[in-house]
Amino acid sequence: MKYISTRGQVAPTGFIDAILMGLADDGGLLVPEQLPQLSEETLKQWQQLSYQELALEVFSLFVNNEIPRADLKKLVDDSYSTFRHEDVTPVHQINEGLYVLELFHGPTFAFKDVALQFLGNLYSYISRKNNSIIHILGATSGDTGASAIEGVRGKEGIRICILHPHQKVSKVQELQMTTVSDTNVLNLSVEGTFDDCQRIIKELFADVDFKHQYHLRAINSINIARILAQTVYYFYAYFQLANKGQAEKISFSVPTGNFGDIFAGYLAQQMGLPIHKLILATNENNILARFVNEGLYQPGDFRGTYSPSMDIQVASNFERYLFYLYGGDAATVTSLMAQFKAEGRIVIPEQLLKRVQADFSAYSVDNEDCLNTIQEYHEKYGYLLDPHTACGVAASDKLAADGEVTVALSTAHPAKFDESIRLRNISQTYPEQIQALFDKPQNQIVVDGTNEEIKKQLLTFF
Ligand SMILES: Cc1ncc(COP(=O)(O)O)c(C=O)c1O
Ligand SMILES: N[C@@H](CCOP(=O)(O)O)C(=O)O
Repeated sequence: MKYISTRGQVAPTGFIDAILMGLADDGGLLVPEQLPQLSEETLKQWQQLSYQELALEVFSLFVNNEIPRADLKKLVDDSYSTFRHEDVTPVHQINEGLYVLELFHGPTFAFKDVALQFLGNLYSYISRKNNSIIHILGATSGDTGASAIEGVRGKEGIRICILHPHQKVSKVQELQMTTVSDTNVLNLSVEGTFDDCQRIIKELFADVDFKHQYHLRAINSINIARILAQTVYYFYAYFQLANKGQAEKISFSVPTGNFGDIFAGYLAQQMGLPIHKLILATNENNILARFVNEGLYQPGDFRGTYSPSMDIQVASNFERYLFYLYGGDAATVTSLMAQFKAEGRIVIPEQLLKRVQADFSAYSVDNEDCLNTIQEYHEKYGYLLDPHTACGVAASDKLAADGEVTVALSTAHPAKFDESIRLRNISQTYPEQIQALFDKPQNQIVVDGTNEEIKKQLLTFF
């Protein structure tokens, strides 16, 4: 298995080099050259595996023997030993047609831990084996940052710098990132939005000399390892339902911002997992829902919402999907991305829009609807949804047909977004790990967010 760039200007590369490259050196994103095709028999064999066993099988397909199986198994086992639930990502039934896939049982109470516990350990493994320096640069709307920091804090040979939008993350997210006292962690709080943070890091990664000189590595879903690790729970959730006798027409509803999580589901489907529908749920920052419904990809005005981690206009992984949509035609993807940079929009032709609408259904959930959904499910089922999960559930309520079963991805624990939940007079008790954060001192540097200023901070830190 080799990895190629969506822009076609990078020689096919192996797994570890792909992880280290992060953003492709031609400015594109890496994807597997070919997707493994799983037979019905393989899927049947996988159905009884534990989460860790399944993750080992899935990763083995992509790692191409670059990591001995015993080492890979240890990486997997170590990564998921930090989760509080023995199933790692359990499914919880809400009603006849709706299950919630709880992805928040990791150390930072968000789905990012599933991939970032693994990626943190993988970086540490590569650093030890190759005696190489790992300097991580990441952007976050709140969850990736906390989770990435947790994945590498205190690890020898690794330093991490995370950019988050100043005062646009929840209090708990801010505390999770900024109360970490390990000296290998730097938090920069950028005057701007998540899109600004993501643009800055992509521009710095695209400066290939700078990237190589300072050994810059990615932990965002820019890094293909993130996406691959996130495919595992689609399989696992599907198998959990199949084991309950529920194997017909299973759809997934995915709260979406940077398009990484739902893209992982798309890859699982392309590999042979018989997912019925992929429902793409956005908040009021709805560029992706508009794209699926109208064929126009164009940022709107930034909206601060109750689901701040999805307050994203420019969805990084959209480029990966375009690559598949255009049948792997890197030249077309390159010119579409150039057009997006110049004109701020991409329009796709009618026949491709049909294909997009066969791949996804999409719904944009407004602020009121998000809170109504939290309240309704709390009152009716005694289940507290976080606002991101609520977007996924609201979209599923809107788009799933009678008789279909939907698995809504629960991407964060509600305690991370108490500000939003309290608006409906719902009170919750924080898990003790979160409560403890409020007594700790914070460390962060507020920056105005020019590339030059960020570079200066990085040079001092790395
Ligand atoms: C809690 C939560 N839900 C959903 C999302 C959206 O996921 P993605 O960016 O992979 O589309 C994010 C951010 O990534 C998030 O932090
Ligand atoms: N919502 C994310 C945004 C970054 O997404 P990623 O999947 O590319 O890391 C966050 O919480 O930071």
